[in-house]
Amino acid sequence: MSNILKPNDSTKTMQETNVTENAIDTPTSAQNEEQATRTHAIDISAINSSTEQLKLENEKIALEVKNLELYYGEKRALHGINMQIPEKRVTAFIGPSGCGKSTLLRCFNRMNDLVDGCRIEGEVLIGQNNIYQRSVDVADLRRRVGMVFQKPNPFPKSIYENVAYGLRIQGINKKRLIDETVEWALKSAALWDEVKDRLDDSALGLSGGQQQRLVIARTVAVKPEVLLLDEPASALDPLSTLKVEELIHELKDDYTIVIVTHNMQQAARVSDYTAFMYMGDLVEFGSTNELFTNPGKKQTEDYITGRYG
Ligand SMILES: Nc1ncnc2c1ncn2[C@@H]1O[C@H](COP(=O)(O)OP(=O)(O)OP(=O)(O)O)[C@@H](O)[C@H]1O
Repeated sequence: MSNILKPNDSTKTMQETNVTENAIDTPTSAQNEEQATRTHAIDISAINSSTEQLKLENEKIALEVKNLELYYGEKRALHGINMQIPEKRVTAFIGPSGCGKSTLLRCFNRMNDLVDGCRIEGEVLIGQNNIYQRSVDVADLRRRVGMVFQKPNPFPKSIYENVAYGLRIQGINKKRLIDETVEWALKSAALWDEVKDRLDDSALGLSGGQQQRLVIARTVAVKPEVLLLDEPASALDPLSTLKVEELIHELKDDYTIVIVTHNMQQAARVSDYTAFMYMGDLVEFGSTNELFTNPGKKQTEDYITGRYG
């Protein structure tokens, strides 16, 4: 398949990138049918051109999925997934509603264990260890593989105590160490300047975007290896979305990040690798640049050109 569209120069900063959703559904150049069938549903100038050279075989692997099947009762929601998640990169899961993106993400820290009737076959390896082995300490796994959900969920406690929480349940009590970690985590989440003078105020008084960055601070405070983000910006306004996306960009130097997003434009903006899923199958996985500009499968091309989903 030839390149369907070449990315423009994407040396743009994220601020220059249009974050509104309007561009996603309205291909401006789709004035005749021939053009419309070849036009992306997204503005591909947003794709980070640095992903052009990325190859999975050159990456260190943080997490490996082998023959993963997941059933909710009788219903098979994941069909033999095999993939490798590269270390200190951002990997996005895209695909139509119900295709299994969140289900797959939740497999990475065993969140599906909490769902009645859920059964899993296959393996998820971190290093050489299958996280589904009986001997695995699930609380420790969830510290190493942190998760942020769609709706910000701060605890009804102070801003400070939200971030300190994970340290306290690990038995860390030294005030100085907690103070330093709270400051470091809030700085990592690009929230420190906005809250440093009101750390004792309730977290519930923060805006939605600030709450989501607080939850990210709470998650990074315990120094996870992997950050799972399940549509972290979908409940946020465009400015807060931009801040969270910039934060993802900053955090990937230190963390392996996997993000589920409904928003292809967002996947193109923030990720290095993209996985396209459809009805429980992993259809295609590759560098974001390659997947959006030169997809290997017709199903992927149909999805990214807006023909379904
Ligand atoms: N707790 C559950 N019990 C039963 N079925 C579930 C459960 N969670 C998800 N499913 C089903 O599994 C399939 C995959 O759902 P999942 O939420 O992973 O998809 P998704 O791609 O993340 O969707 P969306 O983009 O709408 O969030 C769907 O058919 C869904 O109805």
